[in-house]
Amino acid sequence: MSTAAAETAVPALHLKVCGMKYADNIAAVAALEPDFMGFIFFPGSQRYVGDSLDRRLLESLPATLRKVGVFVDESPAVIHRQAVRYGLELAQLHGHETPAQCAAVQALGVGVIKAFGVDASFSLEQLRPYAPHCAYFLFDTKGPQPGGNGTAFNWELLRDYNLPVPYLLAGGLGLENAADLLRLDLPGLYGLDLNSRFETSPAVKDPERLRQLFRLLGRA
Ligand SMILES: O=C(O)c1ccccc1N[C@@H]1O[C@H](COP(=O)(O)O)[C@@H](O)[C@H]1O
Repeated sequence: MSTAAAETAVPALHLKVCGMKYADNIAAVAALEPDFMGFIFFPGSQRYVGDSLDRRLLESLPATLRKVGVFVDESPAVIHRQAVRYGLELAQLHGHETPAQCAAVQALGVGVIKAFGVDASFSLEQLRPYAPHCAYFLFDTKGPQPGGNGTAFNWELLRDYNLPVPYLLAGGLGLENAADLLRLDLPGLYGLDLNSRFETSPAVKDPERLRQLFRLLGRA
């Protein structure tokens, strides 16, 4: 990293790599030591894990790597079952889940990352009732798919965020916007969620491109 980049880098941004599916690729990405790894349990996604996840491999991942299941309008009972089966610490709820549904998942012992689609009409006010039931929020670009649309939103829409829940920024984050990510200075920002912009094909991440971003962020 250049001196100028080091000076502008935001300290301690946590990193989540999402949409993982295949054993070799999971191992290669885990070696980069991200903070979170996400697995998509939404059947409508190109990254849907189906029954292909290797439970023993997931068990063998370092305890410091927090495993996240991504669900869209799924029942708390199904989320809990998958969490137990794959050792998921957190559920990323990427649909129209209510605060009560988040509370139900939390009550089953699974931490909640509630995702919100952001566009110009986004209001921070809607977040308040979710706050007691969520470990993190996640802000993604509103698009035709519930997630994984590969496009960024106007991050300045988060400028007035003032809740105590830390959040992940998502939506089209890639090497293309790395310079802007390095300058990010948003209240409450906890980390970045990396997905389709780092793929060679759906659910296959390019470890080299990820490594480049990790380096830019002072993480490798
Ligand atoms: O990636 C998917 O296919 C997906 C499907 C359904 C819900 C969420 C999904 N992924 C999440 O989408 C965001 C943004 O991804 P991208 O960078 O725009 O590709 C990210 O949080 C993923 O976890």
